[in-house]
Amino acid sequence: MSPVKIGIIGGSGLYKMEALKAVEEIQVDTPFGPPSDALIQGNLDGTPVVFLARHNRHHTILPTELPFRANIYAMKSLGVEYIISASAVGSLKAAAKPLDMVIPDQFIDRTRNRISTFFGEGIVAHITFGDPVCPQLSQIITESAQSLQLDGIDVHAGGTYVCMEGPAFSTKAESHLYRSWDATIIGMTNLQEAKLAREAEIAYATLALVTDYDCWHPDHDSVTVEMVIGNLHKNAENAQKVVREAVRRLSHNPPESDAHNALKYGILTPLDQVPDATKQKLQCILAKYL
Ligand SMILES: CSC[C@H]1O[C@H](OP(=O)(O)O)[C@H](O)[C@@H]1O
Ligand SMILES: Nc1ncnc2[nH]cnc12
Repeated sequence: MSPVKIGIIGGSGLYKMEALKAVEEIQVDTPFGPPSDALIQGNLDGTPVVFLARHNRHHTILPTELPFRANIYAMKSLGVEYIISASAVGSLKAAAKPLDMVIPDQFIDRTRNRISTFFGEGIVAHITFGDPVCPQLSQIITESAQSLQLDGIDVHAGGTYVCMEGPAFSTKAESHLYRSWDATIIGMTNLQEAKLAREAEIAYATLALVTDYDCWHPDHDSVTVEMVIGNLHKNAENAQKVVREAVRRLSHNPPESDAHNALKYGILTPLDQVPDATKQKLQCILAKYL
């Protein structure tokens, strides 16, 4: 099998890709501990991909507890160059209604104390993050979603994803605050993934699937797990269709992405000053520069 270049991270509701063939479960060990679950390697309509259930296939891991570094490192170690993330989100705009899809192009970080870098321990690096997702991969996802013309579902290209700590949902004051910031959607997981993927020189983009109007909307009840779950099943079906189409397009025409050279000017520490143990630990991320 040729090296896997496309990774899929499935969020709440998307615990497996039904169409994945010839699957092999890979238990990857990383210097950052085990990933959320075994990585499922297989092929989607002939294209090799690797799938990971973000919260574990049994949904056992809180957003705060997610092993973000292990998840991205594991993908990198399998040769992944593009990650498509599928995520459940609340909507902060009337126009993005439940079951709609949003392909965000910005993030606001409202998490606390989450580790969102591979660096430290003798190596300093700073990546550019002004455009936190890969525009080319986002465009492929957007066009894939649009091409399916799913009944009653609007596809919103661009938008700002607020990443909150959770697990409790927002207060109304917070929800209104994020709306005053012109944010589009809210979730609990994608910001750290996007940063770490960039550090690992993996192009990353998100397909966000709206489950609720959070708690700001005067005509809708505040978000509950019951409400989210009510829409998750439909969203998971739609997400699989979009991801499948995106993988097809990506495999025919894998785009150049700035993310693939994100560390070119990012590492400040002369590599001969980096402790061997750190070089060893980050081997699969630094390999091209060592
Ligand atoms: C089940 S509602 C809250 C939960 O769903 C989203 O997860 P994911 O991004 O993995 O789909 C949200 O970020 C929260 O973690
Ligand atoms: N309203 C919401 N807030 C945060 N994460 C969510 N995931 C789904 N709906 C959400």
